[in-house]
Amino acid sequence: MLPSRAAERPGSTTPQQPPPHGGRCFSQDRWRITCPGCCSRAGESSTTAAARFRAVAANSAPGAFRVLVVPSAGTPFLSRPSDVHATSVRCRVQSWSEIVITVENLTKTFPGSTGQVRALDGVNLDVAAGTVLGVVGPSGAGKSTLARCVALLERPDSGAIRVDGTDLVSLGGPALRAARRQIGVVPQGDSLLRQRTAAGNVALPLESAGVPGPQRRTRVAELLDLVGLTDKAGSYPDQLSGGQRQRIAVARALAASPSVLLADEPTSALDPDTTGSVLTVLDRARAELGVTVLVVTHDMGVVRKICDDVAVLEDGRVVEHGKVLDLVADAASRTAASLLPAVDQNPAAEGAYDRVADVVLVGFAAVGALLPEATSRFGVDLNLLGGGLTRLGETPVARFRVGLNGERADSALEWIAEAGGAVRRTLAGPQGVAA
Ligand SMILES: Nc1ncnc2c1ncn2[C@@H]1O[C@H](COP(=O)(O)OP(=O)(O)OP(=O)(O)O)[C@@H](O)[C@H]1O
Repeated sequence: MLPSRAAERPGSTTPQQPPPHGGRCFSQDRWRITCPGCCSRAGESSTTAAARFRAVAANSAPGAFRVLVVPSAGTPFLSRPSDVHATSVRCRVQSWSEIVITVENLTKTFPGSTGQVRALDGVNLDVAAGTVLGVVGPSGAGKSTLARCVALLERPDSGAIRVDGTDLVSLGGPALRAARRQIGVVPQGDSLLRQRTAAGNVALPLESAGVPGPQRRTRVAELLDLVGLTDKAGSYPDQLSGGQRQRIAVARALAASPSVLLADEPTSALDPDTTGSVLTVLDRARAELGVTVLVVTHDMGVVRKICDDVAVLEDGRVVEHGKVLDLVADAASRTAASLLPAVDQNPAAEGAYDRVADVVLVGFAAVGALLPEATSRFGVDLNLLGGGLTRLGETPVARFRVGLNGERADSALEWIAEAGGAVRRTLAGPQGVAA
């Protein structure tokens, strides 16, 4: 149960860093540290608990507290970080407490027709618990090789891969087989056994692990329910659509209750509707089972819909890595360029303003009254010249090109930046207002 606001110390300032979670839930120094499992009330679903937390956060005084939702072993997550972020600019998930996958200085070369191909060239990556990381990049960048190395389906030439704190590279034999059970893999392409039913495919890893029949059947039923294909239990792969086959492949990868799920191009060759159903299943795996998901994809739509973090690979190197919602505010980010609404150039219209800037607004700021408030506070004439609103996961994100006239135009842009917007570029007038 969450402590009441009265338990928070009046007058103290919100610290920049949350206190450590330490496996329990509490309020301290205006941080509310909460696990979804233990903080829901008796009989309350996680969805209802999420709504209650959000309502409390939205109704609190500005700066009163922040919420950190942390993963709690064996319990479903309360909400996605973006849910909390979207509800209130005052209520932001700052970080996740556990790193599940650590990749350190990973290298991998393959023999090629004209010499060695360096598929991975010193890759470093951390993946936090309960997040979905999208690995993107051009063809041949090393995305699949990275995923295969993380599952130790491919041995790297050098470097370390730690999953749940265990260095996989140093393991062999039974220890490696046990560690691999922590990692579910959805391979690229069609990977189901044709002669087995959907249920039979999902049961395969459980049979290999020697799980007795009754438990196996219960688990298979749970997984088919998770992927929404209970009615297809007795169907053979040839009787399923491409998207249904992929959802069965996800269920099979989750059978042994892994902490990590790797999916290599799970939506390639699927139409947009079918893609959506597969992404929903990956999202449910994270939200309801607390699985950390690494998804290799060409499709920025996958990043847009389900990824918390993104890593961009190029020539075997990570050239960009971070939280999607942070990267969109970065003018130099190639992820931002792919995900934000485009702005058409219109020199004639822009020429009529003292200042022209691109403003990126995330969460509540994107749908709230930030820009109108800037207008009235600073007595400026502020007009939208282009851009628009989009959604990244559940979070609304806006990118607007704005034109401002008035003596206090620069102050208005600075205030927008301080109030939660990222003023990416001042396109006319003095340069350099940025957040
Ligand atoms: N088994 C292999 N033998 C030889 N070369 C390989 C092998 N696997 C990958 N490569 C090479 O390593 C590089 C990276 O390949 P990888 O499949 O990881 O890239 P990718 O980013 O996943 O590409 P795509 O998006 O096209 O699937 C490529 O140049 C590829 O040709």
